[in-house]
Amino acid sequence: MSQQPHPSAADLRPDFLHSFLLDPARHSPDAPAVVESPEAGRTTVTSYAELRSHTDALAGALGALELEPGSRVILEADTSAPALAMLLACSQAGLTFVPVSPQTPQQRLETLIDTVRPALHLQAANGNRTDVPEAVGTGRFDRDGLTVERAPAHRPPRRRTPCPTDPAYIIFTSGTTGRPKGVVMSHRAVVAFYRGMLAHRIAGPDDRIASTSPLQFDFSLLNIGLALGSGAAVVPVSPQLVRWPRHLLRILRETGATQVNGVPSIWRQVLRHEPKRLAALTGLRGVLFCGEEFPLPELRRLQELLPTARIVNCYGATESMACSFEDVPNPLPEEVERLSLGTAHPGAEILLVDPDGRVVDEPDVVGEIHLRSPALFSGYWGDPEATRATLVPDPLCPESGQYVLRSGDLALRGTDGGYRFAGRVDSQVQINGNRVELGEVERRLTAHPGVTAATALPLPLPGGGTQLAAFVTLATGHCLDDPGDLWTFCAETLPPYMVPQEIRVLDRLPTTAHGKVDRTALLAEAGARA
Ligand SMILES: Nc1ncnc2c1ncn2[C@@H]1O[C@H](COS(=O)(=O)NC(=O)C[C@H](N)c2cccc(Br)c2)[C@@H](O)[C@H]1O
Repeated sequence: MSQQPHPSAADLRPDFLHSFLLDPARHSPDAPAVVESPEAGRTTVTSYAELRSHTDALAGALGALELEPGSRVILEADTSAPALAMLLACSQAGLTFVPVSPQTPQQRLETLIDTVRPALHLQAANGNRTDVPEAVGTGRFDRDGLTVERAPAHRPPRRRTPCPTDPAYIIFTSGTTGRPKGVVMSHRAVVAFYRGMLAHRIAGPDDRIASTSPLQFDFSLLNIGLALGSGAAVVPVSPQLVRWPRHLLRILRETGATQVNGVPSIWRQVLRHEPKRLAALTGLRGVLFCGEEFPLPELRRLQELLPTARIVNCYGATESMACSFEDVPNPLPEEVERLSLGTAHPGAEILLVDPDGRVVDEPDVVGEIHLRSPALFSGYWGDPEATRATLVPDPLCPESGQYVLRSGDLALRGTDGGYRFAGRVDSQVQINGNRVELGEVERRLTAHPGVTAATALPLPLPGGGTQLAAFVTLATGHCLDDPGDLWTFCAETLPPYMVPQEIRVLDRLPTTAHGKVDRTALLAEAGARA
């Protein structure tokens, strides 16, 4: 009797993004892959089989342009079924996609085009981008296919066979310092990350996962991989609608979303204005957040409203997509002050390294997170110097030629073995000669019963020197009789130089395009120039 071949032919296929994500289509062609509800009462479902046929048709149209494998394609769109098919089609056609949001300012788009020199700029059929530089081909796509408006310049294609080490995509980070950097992620790295993430069994085939991040933020690519890799459905939520609680909750209700993935700030307005409508979404059984720390008062409030939901804290940087997934105990015990990041996903390892380059082994000692992983980025596009500063020799065995990701994040390992985020290396600021960990000031402020979120910042003073300032949002119906209360509250536990000299109450904290607290905007708000 012939032995069944182990493993199956599908398992032996090379690890490309499109083959990994469309595999479930083989087992469940009729299952929903994308569920969209752009407006009230209208819900569109795209099955795996339809997604695969859209992808094949678009890949055929791209193939007809005879672009050299590895050519870059700017993909300007919000997450949608056509955009997902276009992204998979680029992968299938051996092209590297560069996702950008339709809200990207023209100047930034041109900088990005100048950097990656794309062959093609593609946008949704209803996209508003008009003046794309002449050197770049242009086109539009929708459910029915691709329309090329300006053919890409013909370059004699060098014979290149697509390999899993080729760049699948390039994501530009806002970059806390200076010029945005293009993070190059290979097919092999992305698929390795997806495998590590799926080992946590966060979703299953009957899940519908709401993705609330812009396509240009790799969090959206995590959501696509989590959904399609689990045979579940993606529920795209436009970044324009996320900020309106009633729109967000309507979409979740009408699509039957079972899980919502997003940065912590997407919950702020919902918790403040629509707690009852949120609690009524009894189908919601999962929340995954990443990108920054979730202020604990808000997290506790979310848990009160969704007492049975599984809440996952996902930590990581774009340079490895992410690296850890840890369930948050629901309810979160009162005494907890720092959330656990857990440990790296299967197949990866977090190391803590002290300023002298030694690996920290003892618990409760802070070190800089260095990540060993098969999901590391290939480098920053056209920036070997920044790459060398981030992909550094393995501190455990520099001779091995192995590189690890130097994250810029500080953490300590708890006695339970889980890592605790302890701020950024660059968030250790000097305030008049004293070293201040901004996260510690923020944690004290959010421990005040009336405060829901807080951000602390070094404020440059006009006459020179630096002042510690803090910006807080208050719980609904809570007003501070006297901001001095907060000052006194901080002074009870923090040394004088860590008590913010200035505390401002805001209705809402400004956020970046990715939904993170926008510190630059806060500095401007405080009238100081960064
Ligand atoms: N869960 C946390 N607790 C605390 N601090 C976090 C967490 N997740 C991040 N961060 C911070 O954000 C930095 C990174 O920023 S980033 O490069 O823009 N990428 C991101 O934020 C998103 C990140 N790529 C990501 C995370 C999860 C899934 C996917 Br898919 C992508 C990290 O270095 C951390 O400083």
